[in-house]
Amino acid sequence: MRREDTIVAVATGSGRAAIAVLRLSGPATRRILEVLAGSVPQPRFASLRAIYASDGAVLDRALVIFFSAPASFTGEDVAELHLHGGPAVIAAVLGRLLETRLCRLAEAGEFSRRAFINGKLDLTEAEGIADLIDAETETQRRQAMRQLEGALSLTVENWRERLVDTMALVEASLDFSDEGDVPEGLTDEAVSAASLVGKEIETVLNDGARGERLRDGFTVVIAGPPNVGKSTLINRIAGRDVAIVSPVAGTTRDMIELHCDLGGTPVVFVDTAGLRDTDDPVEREGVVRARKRAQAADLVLLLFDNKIDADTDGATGFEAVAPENIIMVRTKYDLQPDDEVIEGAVAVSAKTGTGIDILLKRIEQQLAGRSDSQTALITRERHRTALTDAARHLSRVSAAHVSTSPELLAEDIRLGMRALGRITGRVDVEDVLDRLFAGFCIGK
Ligand SMILES: Nc1nc2c(c(=O)[nH]1)N(C=O)[C@@H](CNc1ccc(C(=O)N[C@@H](CCC(=O)O)C(=O)O)cc1)CN2
Ligand SMILES: Nc1nc2c(ncn2[C@@H]2O[C@H](COP(=O)(O)OP(=O)(O)OP(=O)(O)O)[C@@H](O)[C@H]2O)c(=O)[nH]1
Ligand SMILES: [Mg+2]
Repeated sequence: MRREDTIVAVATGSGRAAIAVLRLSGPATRRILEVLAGSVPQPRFASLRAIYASDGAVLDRALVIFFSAPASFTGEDVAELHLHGGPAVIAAVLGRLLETRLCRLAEAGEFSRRAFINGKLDLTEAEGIADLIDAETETQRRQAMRQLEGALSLTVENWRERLVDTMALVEASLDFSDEGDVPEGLTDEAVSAASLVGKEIETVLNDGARGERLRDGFTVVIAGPPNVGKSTLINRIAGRDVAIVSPVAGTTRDMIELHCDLGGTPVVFVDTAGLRDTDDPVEREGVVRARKRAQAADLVLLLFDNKIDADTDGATGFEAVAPENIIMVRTKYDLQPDDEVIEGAVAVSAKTGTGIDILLKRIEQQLAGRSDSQTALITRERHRTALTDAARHLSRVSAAHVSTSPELLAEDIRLGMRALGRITGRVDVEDVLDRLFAGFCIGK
């Protein structure tokens, strides 16, 4: 990475708004402010400045804030130009900035990457920022905020420090053993301290993947035979036309996703192709995908529009889905309101709206049991992989034959520490940086 570069990006959203913020970071920031805004404002105070074109014309009258290194988000000199939010204003000022050749456009995540490199954030805190920006529900926001405040990194640091202390004990006994006199007590103490850390890691790992689930959202697949009203139901839940509805069986082929907030729980509803045997190759592919998606879902809404459906082919292909993850939904209830509804099923009419609230409540309750609206420490696969590694090395510690091989004991503890260090970015950083920061939005 070219760290001497000064970077610029639009930090605010893409829709039209009253104000748009351009953010600059890097060594040329002061020079750029002198050129565009006349001089460098007093650090950390908002000043109203004209922003000048090369011919001296005023491009905008903006609030300018300067942050002097290292007291800034990135740790470098940073400036913010709070412009009027019109697209032509943004384009003109951005054009002017690039024209000076003193800066270039930032890459995705480059501001946060610099903050990490300059020690302003560790990796889990950077991930917390990314998740906070992506958070769509209150529970997701809470989890991201906890991460940003260091919930995981403090826990991991505590484990790592305890292992460092343990290493000191092991090293001491290695020294003693050179002198042909191993004090048993020291290594016993080391083994039990390291195993205790291992056990604590295992407890954190044993969270039912709650954190990842909450971050990604729960998938609720709407499945069932053709024409039962799957697409009509997703439209009703969305409150708008997201899927095509028609009286022709086999209308939906591609899956349609709808992101929703059910009482703080993030849910992705998926409308799928009606399940049936068919000669149409496109529809058949749709059916294959629908089954696959349903099998991987957190919850399946299995729709049927009369009793015969429910008793016969409705549930075929769902053997792999645990029964508690299926909600039977009797559709088109407005047509036959006098029908007896099979036990456990929810009766709805997507046309009139009857029963929809009850269905949504039922979904929320089923998922709430799993998300617990309890946020978790592990929010990404990356964390889980590293912690699993650490726990594996530490589980060997307890089994190690202390008296015969204190060197192996030391090695297992060292590997455990190393795995923990990967989480915060203390070690093995380069390989994760590109992947991690590429997932950020431009301007972050
Ligand atoms: N206008 C604006 N709002 C924003 C941000 C921003 O960059 N600009 N943020 C961007 O993410 C968030 C706030 N995060 C920030 C984090 C650190 C510093 C900062 O200047 N840190 C210095 C000084 C700390 C202090 O004085 O307490 C430092 O860490 O040394 C600024 C913003 C959300 N709101
Ligand atoms: N009366 C009534 N008609 C409905 C209801 N829901 C759906 N329909 C009708 O049933 C037909 C099929 O609806 P869709 O939503 O397209 O059914 P689908 O399950 O998505 O069908 P495929 O995509 O072909 O699998 C349409 O003509 C809808 O207007 C309902 O609650 N009441
Ligand atoms: Mg459909």
